[in-house]
Amino acid sequence: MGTPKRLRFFVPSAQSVACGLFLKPFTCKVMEKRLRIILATSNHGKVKEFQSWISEYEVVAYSDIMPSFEIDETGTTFKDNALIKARAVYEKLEDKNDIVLSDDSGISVPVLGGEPGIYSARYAGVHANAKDNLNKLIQTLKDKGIAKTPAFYTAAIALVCAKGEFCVHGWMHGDAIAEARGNNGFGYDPMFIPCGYTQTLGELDESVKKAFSHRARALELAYIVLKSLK
Ligand SMILES: O=c1nc[nH]c2c1ncn2[C@H]1C[C@H](O)[C@@H](COP(=O)(O)OP(=O)(O)OP(=O)(O)O)O1
Ligand SMILES: [Mg+2]
Repeated sequence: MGTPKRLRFFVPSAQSVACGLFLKPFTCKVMEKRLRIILATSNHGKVKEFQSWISEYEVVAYSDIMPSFEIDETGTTFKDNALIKARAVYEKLEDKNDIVLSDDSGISVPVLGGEPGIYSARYAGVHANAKDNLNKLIQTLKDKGIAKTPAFYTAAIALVCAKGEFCVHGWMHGDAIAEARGNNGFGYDPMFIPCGYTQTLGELDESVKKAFSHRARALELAYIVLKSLK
């Protein structure tokens, strides 16, 4: 065994101590300013998913920093509506260094001509709630004698910030069934069975959605954009 290496202790010189002290407040100042993501959504199910999935950034629902307001989703695509929502909230931001993230999403059933699609949130009427929409889609399938049929979710995530506007998409394929099973997730989840499973998203553990839902897939792409904004 060779002679033990002399342990060299770093004795800080006066300059490095001063420099360290000087940098410290500056460094921790820089450390403090984590990028903040403002969610341009009033959907609590989405807020819950985004806040539990995004860990590198501070994630705040826009209604926590300003009075919530009606945003008319007049677009003809998920992308249009996502950008409409993100722009509307970004315009009202005090701190333009924040990044606004919105999500426009929905379920599409090809046998119904792609319904409800971008109208998923108001499928049962402009004042419909999630339960009304779910029950209407179940009833529509029942009226056509359909127990199970292919369907897919689409999520368009828009990012609007000082450096520009971005939009990414994610999809999740599976089957819509003419009944509701389970209470996990939100919206149409109790009637949606993802490919490769026999249970609905209402019955499956929420980690399944985190692994490969339309929103999770779109978020993976949104991360690439967010990293480029740092
Ligand atoms: O993972 C999902 N699991 C189940 N249902 C889902 C999902 N993702 C979207 N959906 C349904 C809910 C709503 O009926 C519509 C979204 O409509 P969409 O306009 O994007 O959201 P929203 O009006 O509920 O809130 P907001 O516009 O403030 O984001 O599709
Ligand atoms: Mg909406």
